[in-house]
Amino acid sequence: MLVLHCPLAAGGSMAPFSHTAHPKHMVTIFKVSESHWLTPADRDQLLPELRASGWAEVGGRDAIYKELQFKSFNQAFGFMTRVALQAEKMNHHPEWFNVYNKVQITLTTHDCGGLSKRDIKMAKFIDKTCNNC
Ligand SMILES: C[C@H](O)[C@H](O)[C@H]1CNC2=NC(N)=NC(=O)C2=N1
Repeated sequence: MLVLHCPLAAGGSMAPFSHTAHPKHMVTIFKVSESHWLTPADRDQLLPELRASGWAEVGGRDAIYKELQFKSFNQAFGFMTRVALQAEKMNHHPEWFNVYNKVQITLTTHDCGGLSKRDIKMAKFIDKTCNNC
């Protein structure tokens, strides 16, 4: 499997070595973790769906951005609470700003200095949670 190293982060995560009956035939499998920088091929595959649901790339940053509007502050804050719990679960946190019923969200992976699969996963969770608002 291709090993990709984020420009700013240390190497990839290495799965435990496994070997066949003949120890000399060691097989090393490197797992590309979700916090690794998205390759151009990943982006071609994954970003169109998010663009279609209102996400946009941020100028000057390797990040994606979306503005959400809710019926009330109460609904906006309830949405933020659900996303906050998911962020803690994923250990992946949005950059966001809330004014009354509006929430502005930017997603990027700080450990990697750009977009990773965690951002894609979080964006999909956000779209599902706000019913594609
Ligand atoms: C130490 C802690 O695990 C890291 O700082 C986590 C926390 N939340 C994070 N959130 C985001 N968006 N990017 C990160 O790289 C990140 N890293």
